[in-house]
Amino acid sequence: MVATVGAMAARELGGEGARRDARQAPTVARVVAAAARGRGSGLEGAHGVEDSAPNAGRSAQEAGGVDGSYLTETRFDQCAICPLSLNAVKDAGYERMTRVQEATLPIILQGKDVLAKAKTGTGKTVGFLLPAIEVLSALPRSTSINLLVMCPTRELANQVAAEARKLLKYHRSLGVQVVIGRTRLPQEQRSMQANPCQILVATPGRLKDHLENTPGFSNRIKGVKVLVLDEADRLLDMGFRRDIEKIIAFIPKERQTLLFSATVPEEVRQISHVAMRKDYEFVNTVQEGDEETHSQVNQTYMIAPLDLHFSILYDVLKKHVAEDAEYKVIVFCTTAMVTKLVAEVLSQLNLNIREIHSRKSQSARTKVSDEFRKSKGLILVSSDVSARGVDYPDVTLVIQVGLPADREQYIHRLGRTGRKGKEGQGILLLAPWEMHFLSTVNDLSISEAAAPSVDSSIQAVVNDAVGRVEMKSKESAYQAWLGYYNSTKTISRDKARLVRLAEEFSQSMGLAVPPAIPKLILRKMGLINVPGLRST
Ligand SMILES: Nc1ncnc2c1ncn2[C@@H]1O[C@H](COP(=O)(O)OP(=O)(O)OP(=O)(O)O)[C@@H](O)[C@H]1O
Repeated sequence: MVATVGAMAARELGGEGARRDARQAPTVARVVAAAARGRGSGLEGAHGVEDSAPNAGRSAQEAGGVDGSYLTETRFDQCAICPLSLNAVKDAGYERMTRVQEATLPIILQGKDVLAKAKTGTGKTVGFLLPAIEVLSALPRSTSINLLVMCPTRELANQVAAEARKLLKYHRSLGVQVVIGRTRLPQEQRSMQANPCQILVATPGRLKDHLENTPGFSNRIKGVKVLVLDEADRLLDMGFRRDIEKIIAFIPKERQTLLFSATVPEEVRQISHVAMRKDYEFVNTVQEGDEETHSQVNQTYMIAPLDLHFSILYDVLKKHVAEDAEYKVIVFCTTAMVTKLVAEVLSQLNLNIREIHSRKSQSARTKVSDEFRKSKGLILVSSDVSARGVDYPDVTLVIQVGLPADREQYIHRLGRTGRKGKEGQGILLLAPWEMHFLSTVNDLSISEAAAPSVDSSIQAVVNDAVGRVEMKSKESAYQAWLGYYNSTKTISRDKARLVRLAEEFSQSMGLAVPPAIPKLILRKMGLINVPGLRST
């Protein structure tokens, strides 16, 4: 079955890599499951993963989410995993496999490279960790790094390491370590020396630092047997690609590589050879004709001029807080400094706000992230550091203010709600001149909602709050805003228009005259001498 599916798909892809779609993959898992139970071929019935029939008769949530498709019928104890892992899986409270886990486990255990696409919040982390740990547990004990997991953000790296620790509970001979930026390098070096672990979870920049500066590290990494790129499309895009290529050059070619993400644009398929062998398997659990987002998440967009955005945001949040005592909201903003500004304005409005972005110290980021994970009744204002992978349970609403970087980022941000089959809500708030973004998501179930009409009393309260925010925050936000939209092709083409729009943004912060920007920065942005921009 595996060979047949692989060969068929290899033809379809011109030999570039085999593909399994939602219908085929679980059948393979059932073969393994049935074999483990010692019963026949396991092909009878062969429901595809789109088959929600197995869940009939149970409550939707119990059956694996409101859309009934989050968990499969296959239990972990039906799979070919060792008792140590199985006990840890049980302790973690996992009984049945998610679709992506069911689909990828047998293929990874066969030693194949895998590119897996599965919707947000459907257990991809266990999907790659569990079989990778199986591979490691069969190796002789060593002080080399045998499993390297790369993640695009520090929060995600910490979270993946936490999941790995759960699964390693009974594997006394295996350990996990994290190397991420912003913590002290010597501290990480000492801890790796004192306790060399077989599993390393890392962000690309810091891993490169260790390769260049930590004695013996490049030797330890030569032991890598399994490489995982979590959020693979992000790690292979231009922001990280060079670092990833450099890192891969240090790792043995003889290894297994696993690429996982909720979004796998065609370009990623094209460049996956950077990391994977040619005969990799593409496992896509998003069935044909289905959307990449969850049907149980209600998605809307609102269009309103920039000068109303703070008031609309306040109005939407106030209503949501009043309606849902267990509210837990993430507000995504375009840049770190715009995030800071929005958090300050909303704090002035007495909402229960936390703020997270790259300009915060790592200890502050970790503290806020841990708090938000555990709490309810909180609003997290965030830059894209929380866009991908971060698993905050029970987020009730995701609001995206301004243009998302691209379609993929929109999907990942939205994916912070509606995890594990739960319900959720997403709102995208755009200015009229940002509407072109909608054409990139028009295949998703996103519909227009009327922006709430803002009465003069709300407007006055919001203006007052904006007025109390420090000038420094507004200056930094203006500069960051200009930089962000200047890097957005559709908007930066016409510099005069960009400057006009930036002025609108500055007015929305209550400024009569846009702040001046240091010449050096304007030069870096390619905006020196552009009329309408003031410099210092
Ligand atoms: N088989 C399972 N049964 C129940 N819960 C599970 C199972 N596997 C994973 N989970 C839980 O599901 C949640 C989502 O998992 P995870 O963060 O790995 O999703 P993801 O698919 O990687 O999402 P994203 O695309 O946002 O990165 C986590 O809280 C995880 O502990």
